[in-house]
Amino acid sequence: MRTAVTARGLTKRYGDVQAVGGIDLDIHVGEVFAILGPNGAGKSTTVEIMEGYRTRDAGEVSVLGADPGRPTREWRSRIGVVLQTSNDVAEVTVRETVRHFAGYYPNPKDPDEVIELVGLSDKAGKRIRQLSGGQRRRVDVALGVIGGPELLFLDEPTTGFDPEARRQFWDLIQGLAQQGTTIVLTTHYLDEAEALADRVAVVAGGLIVAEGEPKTLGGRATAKARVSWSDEGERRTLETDTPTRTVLELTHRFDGEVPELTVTRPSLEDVYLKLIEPPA
Ligand SMILES: Nc1ncnc2c1ncn2[C@@H]1O[C@H](COP(=O)(O)OP(=O)(O)OP(=O)(O)O)[C@@H](O)[C@H]1O
Repeated sequence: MRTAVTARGLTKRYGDVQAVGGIDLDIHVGEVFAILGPNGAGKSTTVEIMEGYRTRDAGEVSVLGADPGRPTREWRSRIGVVLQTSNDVAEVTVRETVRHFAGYYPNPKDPDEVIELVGLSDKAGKRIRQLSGGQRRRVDVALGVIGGPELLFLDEPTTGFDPEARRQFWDLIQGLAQQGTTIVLTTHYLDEAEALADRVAVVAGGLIVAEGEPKTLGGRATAKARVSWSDEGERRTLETDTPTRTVLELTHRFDGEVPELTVTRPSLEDVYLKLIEPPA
């Protein structure tokens, strides 16, 4: 499997703060890789080092076969970046902005197609100042993909989106991934990671504390199931490896319908919250 990003022992300190404490990562070509973690965990620092926007103190990093510590123009043109902060070219229109940015790349995509892709065709003639927060964020995404990047970094891309816009954005990302773009995503939305990512890494205190597919992370798939029901107005809960048998027994006990029955396994959020708990 070819790798788009490799990091070994990646380290960064700001004064007394160890922001990144020795991170190892392999991100494969064509995958959607999500980096999760609480505020201050070191996600942005890690990603900005990969993007060539921050220097590292120690460790080895290779991004599309080159050291991002020594970025070249040609290398930059193969990477798309959507940062946390929104651009503020407020007085120009969406179309003008996207066309302008297309001019920075050797083989840009068609600006009107990209505007269509991010769902802004009906706003193409509007000044950016006139757009809502979520619409501006779509402009950021358009600018991130206009160069036709092989590797796209998205830093909290859907913050401020309404639920419908978030779903549309997920479709957009899935479409780019299907076309072969490698995507590195940081997000605080666990449903977003679950919907989009092939693999996730959970970062806490500058270290990776877990890595894997969303559905198996932290032993999720093999965790005990929680069977819960109502018994004479009181909520009962049982953790079990054999939920089917438990439900069958309950069915007999209640002679049919079990009141308010639910059977659940730990959600990605349950597992995530456990993983980032500080040691006791
Ligand atoms: N330029 C800087 N100077 C000093 N300290 C910094 C700087 N940038 C980040 N830090 C510190 O490094 C640590 C990691 O920050 P980073 O921005 O990488 O976290 P993050 O996981 O991206 O957080 P968030 O989810 O809030 O974006 C934090 O303690 C932060 O205060």
